[in-house]
Amino acid sequence: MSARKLAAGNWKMNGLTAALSELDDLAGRENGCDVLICPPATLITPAVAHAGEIAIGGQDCHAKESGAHTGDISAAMLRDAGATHVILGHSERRADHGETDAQVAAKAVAAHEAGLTTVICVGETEAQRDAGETLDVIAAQLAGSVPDCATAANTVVAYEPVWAIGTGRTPTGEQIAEVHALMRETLSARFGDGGDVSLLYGGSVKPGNAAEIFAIDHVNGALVGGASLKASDFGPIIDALAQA
Ligand SMILES: O=C(CO)COP(=O)(O)O
Repeated sequence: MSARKLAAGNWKMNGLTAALSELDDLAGRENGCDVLICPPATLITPAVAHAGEIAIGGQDCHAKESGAHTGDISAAMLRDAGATHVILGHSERRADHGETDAQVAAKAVAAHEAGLTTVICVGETEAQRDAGETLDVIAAQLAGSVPDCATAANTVVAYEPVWAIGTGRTPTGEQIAEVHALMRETLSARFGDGGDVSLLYGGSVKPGNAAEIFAIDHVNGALVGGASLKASDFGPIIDALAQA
């Protein structure tokens, strides 16, 4: 087995019902790679009806299966709504909700138990990069956020430098290659088949830079925010991955 190519879209807190037409416009684009869209939770079930071969995922889940946790959503609920994947540990959740590596790992265990594939996010802040701490930060986040039950079949890891998200700034090819090589090496050492976990890059991926990013070693796809909202942007990114 080798790592599967995945073009994943994270709609974040964007999208009302009318946005589902973008999924119709993506139909048939998924030749040669997997495609995932993670809309807001309110759109998961209707999105499945528009998705065709495109997988639908959530953007977070609670570590518990049910209970007194107002406003939260469990992995079983996501699965029941039609999701097959869930993004966990996105830097916006780490920053806005104080999520720790241990909480992300606990959520991932719950997600795997519910039959979901996890997309676990790691990434350094600009201050950490400037301090030369990037590789240590990524190694620590991988060690703490990826649970022991992770396999290439149930886990995807996304490298998203915090300073590249929504800023139009991207790391150099060498910087992405360095982090992806570390992630591949670390996962291979820890898991038997970890060498086959799909590794995504995320942060200001656009149609104009996608092909260049997908040519980098150990980059198996992208986790795309803003440019996943419109089929006219995300479609060319999927095409670039299929051709990479
Ligand atoms: O956070 C991201 C995806 O999860 C990246 O967002 P942008 O593509 O908007 O920079």
